[in-house]
Amino acid sequence: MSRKASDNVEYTLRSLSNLMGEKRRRQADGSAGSGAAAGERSLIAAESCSSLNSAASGGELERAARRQFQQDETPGFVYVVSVFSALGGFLFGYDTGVVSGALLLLKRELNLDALWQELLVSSTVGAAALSALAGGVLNGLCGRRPCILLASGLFTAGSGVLAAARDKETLLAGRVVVGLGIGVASMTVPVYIAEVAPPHLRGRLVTINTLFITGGQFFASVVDGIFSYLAKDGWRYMLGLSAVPAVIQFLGFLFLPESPRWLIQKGQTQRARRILSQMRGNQAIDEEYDSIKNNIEEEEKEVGAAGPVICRMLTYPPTRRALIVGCGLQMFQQLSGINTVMYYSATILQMSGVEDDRLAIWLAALTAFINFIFTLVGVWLVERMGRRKLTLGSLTGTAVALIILASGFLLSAQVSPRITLNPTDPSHQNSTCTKYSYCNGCMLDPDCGLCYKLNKSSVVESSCIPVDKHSTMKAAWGRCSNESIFKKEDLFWAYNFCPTPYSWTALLGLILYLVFFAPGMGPMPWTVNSEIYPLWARSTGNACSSGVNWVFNVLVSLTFLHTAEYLTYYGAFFLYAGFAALGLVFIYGCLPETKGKKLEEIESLFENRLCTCGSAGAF
Ligand SMILES: O[C@H]1[C@H](O)[C@@H](O)[C@H](O)[C@@H](O)[C@H]1O
Repeated sequence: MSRKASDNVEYTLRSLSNLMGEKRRRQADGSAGSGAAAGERSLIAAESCSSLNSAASGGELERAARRQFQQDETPGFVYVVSVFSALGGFLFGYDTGVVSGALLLLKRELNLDALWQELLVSSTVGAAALSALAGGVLNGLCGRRPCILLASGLFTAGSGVLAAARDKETLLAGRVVVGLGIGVASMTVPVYIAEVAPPHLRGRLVTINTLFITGGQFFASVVDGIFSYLAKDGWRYMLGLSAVPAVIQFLGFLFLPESPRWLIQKGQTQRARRILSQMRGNQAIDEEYDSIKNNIEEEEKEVGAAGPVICRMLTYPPTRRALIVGCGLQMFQQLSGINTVMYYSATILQMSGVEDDRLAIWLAALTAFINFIFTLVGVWLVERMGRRKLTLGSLTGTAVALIILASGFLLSAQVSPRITLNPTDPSHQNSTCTKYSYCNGCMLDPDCGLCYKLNKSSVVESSCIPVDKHSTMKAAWGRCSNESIFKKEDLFWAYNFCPTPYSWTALLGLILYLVFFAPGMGPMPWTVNSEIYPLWARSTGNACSSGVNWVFNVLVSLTFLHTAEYLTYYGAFFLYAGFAALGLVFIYGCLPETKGKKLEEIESLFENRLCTCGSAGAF
């Protein structure tokens, strides 16, 4: 490096170092001092290393020093606060995921019919939809911290009730209480994290919440796997275990602070300043504090403070557009069929040749694991690619994967094996099953399954038989009604699928789906919603969009089996692919890039007409 270049570098580093010292001096709060000193120490270390590195250019060194400077500025406290809040995401994932395994045991022990099983699953999601909507008012009035405390209290109470339940009515009550907790947590946690995070880390930290959701779903499936071996009372552990993270979160939040932005809005400026400087360590907070405060005052002048927030949001064009984008993202997330793919994964994997019965539960764990790992990729990508490119890339891949998945089902339906045997029911009961001539009709009927043999890879001696009422793993009568015998005799039982040579296409589609969906379409709707509304509209905006997410979650999961019955499985997945394609057009036109922007700057991205908002992004 020439002498002049190295002088320049040294000068830059020194001025950065001075700047940090100056900022620290200006900072009234003493607690930030130690972090600043550490920051300065490492910067000076970076300085001496840098001047020794003669190969590197001045620009690179300057960037490295800035990076170092930035890293030192974010104290660990922000991460601690984010992880404690994201426990809410973990509980959301755990409690929505654990129920499928618990039901397998519950339906035998408490003799639950299909209606009660359906009630225990959808009551939670329905309650979540209602409480997410109500959570907006609570958030605005009481703040983020009391809402997180309330959610963890509800999770604890709900799991206690579930673990101790003696009858199905108590179980239903417990599931509703847990659902109320999920709704409040799902809308509060992303907002809270976005409000405490520094702009350059905001996307990553909020996305960690979705990582915790998928982590919770994965953990739930492992717990389901382990306790499924405990036929008596296994479900009590499955449902009760979520009390542990809930209590941890509750205790943690007794000591963690309120969002500084909410405090400024409520005029509690001294407290807000103290918390903000705790969150920013060695950084001067004056600029951020002033920008939040000015923004609140300007908003009040511009929009006025009268009338319900939702009416003000709808009549003020930038917030109306943000609301449409936020709700649209959440709607398309659910319309792309994530929860039906997760729900149907065990069958898709079985279709592809996995035959062991117990394996079904572990296969669901594998799917949840892929979802979790690829959400981690999203955490890594969000600050590199930005929200817009990541969402667009993810949804494109999701749509292609859905087409592959649907084609797998289509090909399988086209070569659906013929039914060659028509045995008569020994009890002479009338059943629709024996009327089908092809496996495809038999598999779409939830009461029937296919009993068959394999000759090389072709299906022979096949019959469509009613499924056993207590286990979908065997037939109600006939050759496939005793699992240990039919396995010895080389017979196979297919429930919900047809054995065909194209099953691997569906498996490929499933894996590709999760690989593409999890890093973008999974987390981005939550992340983007946490940042696109101005402070006065943030609670209400997130309440509405989370409500939309839960409502479409119920709609899609409840209608999936009927959709599959009317449109067949490939029809259903082609339909979701169609929704994903519509979502792509919507996101391309309407989603602006919010990466690296201060929360206070984001509103301006929605000042132009809706379908031109997207062009504010760099894509
Ligand atoms: O972002 C999450 C995540 O993708 C979950 O896996 C899914 O179950 C939820 O519905 C969704 O909101």
